[in-house]
Amino acid sequence: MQASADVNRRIARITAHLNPRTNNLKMEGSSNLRLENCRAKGGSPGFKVAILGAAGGIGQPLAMLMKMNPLVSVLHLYDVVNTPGVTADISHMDTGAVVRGFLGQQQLEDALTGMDLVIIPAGVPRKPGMTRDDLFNINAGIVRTLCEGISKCCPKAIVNLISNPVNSTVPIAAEVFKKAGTYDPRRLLGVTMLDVVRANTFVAEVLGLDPRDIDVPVVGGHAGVTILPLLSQVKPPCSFTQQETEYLTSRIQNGGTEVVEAKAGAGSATLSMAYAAVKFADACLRALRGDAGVIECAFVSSQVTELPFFASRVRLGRNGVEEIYPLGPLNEYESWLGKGKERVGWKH
Ligand SMILES: NC(=O)c1ccc[n+]([C@@H]2O[C@H](COP(=O)([O-])OP(=O)(O)OC[C@H]3O[C@@H](n4cnc5c(N)ncnc54)[C@H](O)[C@@H]3O)[C@@H](O)[C@H]2O)c1
Ligand SMILES: O=C(O)C[C@H](O)C(=O)O
Repeated sequence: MQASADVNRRIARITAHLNPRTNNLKMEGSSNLRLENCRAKGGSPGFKVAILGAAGGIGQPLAMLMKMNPLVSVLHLYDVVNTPGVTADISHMDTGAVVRGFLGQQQLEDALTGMDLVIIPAGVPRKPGMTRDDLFNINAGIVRTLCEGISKCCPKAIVNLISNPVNSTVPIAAEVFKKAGTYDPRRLLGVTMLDVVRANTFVAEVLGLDPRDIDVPVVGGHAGVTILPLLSQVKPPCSFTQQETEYLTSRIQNGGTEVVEAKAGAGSATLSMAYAAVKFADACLRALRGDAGVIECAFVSSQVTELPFFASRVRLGRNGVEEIYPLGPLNEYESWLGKGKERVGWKH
């Protein structure tokens, strides 16, 4: 008993002067031993990643998967609610990244300072009957505030923007960065990886193959008919009947709505989105590390078409987007889709 009281007194002396905002390690029946008094040196070498909206439906599994990523040394979890609980929970995982939580706008700058990659799944999701555009008013304001913070605290960070409507939030983020004088189009990427993930899955089902062996480029945007899967360019090369092509195109374009309706008011895709976001973030981190040949689809500032932003295959490097690939040869059906189904009829 006496020995334990001595230990408690010593720990109380050590901790008395410390910053109350830093992490505590709670010890049963005693005062706190703070993290900076432990022998830990602050994690493995790697990249510093912030997730904004980390307590949400996407944010939580995304945080868990990023904590498992060996390229991440520091993981900052920011939200306007519930980050203490999510951070405490995730920080117990025995992987290399050091996890810190940040709650509310007064901690946004601390969350962002020094980050290499910022992933943004903050914002409201759809309910049945809504389009992604219906989210615009709320999510545009959220994205604007977060991007103002990025401009101020980590203007060189690569930004992975998930919040919908991606077709509009990415241009909004660009305007915020331009206004702040920090815009670098190579560093702003709208995340359309879920369209690719879905396309790989559905194509594999039709062909009876393993989805991990399939690569479908999906270009255009991230809403309904703007999602253009290029089934003529699937790797490995394969062919589809017209019926298969129409089924796959429709299923890929409506994958988000399929999940929204199945969740019946409880939100939109979260788990598959977290998986897709981590797949994309991992590609960005490998490119930041200097790996060659990292190629993914993303919604970026573009001159591939007359549209200022467009999703296509891009090569990632140390500065973000290093090269944007042309669309390649489209077949008749894909050209028709690209012109907008309403304007030109498809002949069967
Ligand atoms: N790009 C894609 O492919 C894709 C896929 C799925 C969902 N989404 C979009 O991602 C967004 C998030 O979806 P979700 O299911 O995680 O929603 P959610 O409501 O479960 O979580 C959103 C989180 O954002 C937080 N948030 C709200 N305002 C904030 C602010 N100002 N700063 C920081 N955090 C804030 C909320 O507190 C919440 O924790 C939605 O807009 C959704 O449409 C995009
Ligand atoms: O469909 C949604 O609203 C969410 C997301 O954009 C998706 O594609 O699942």
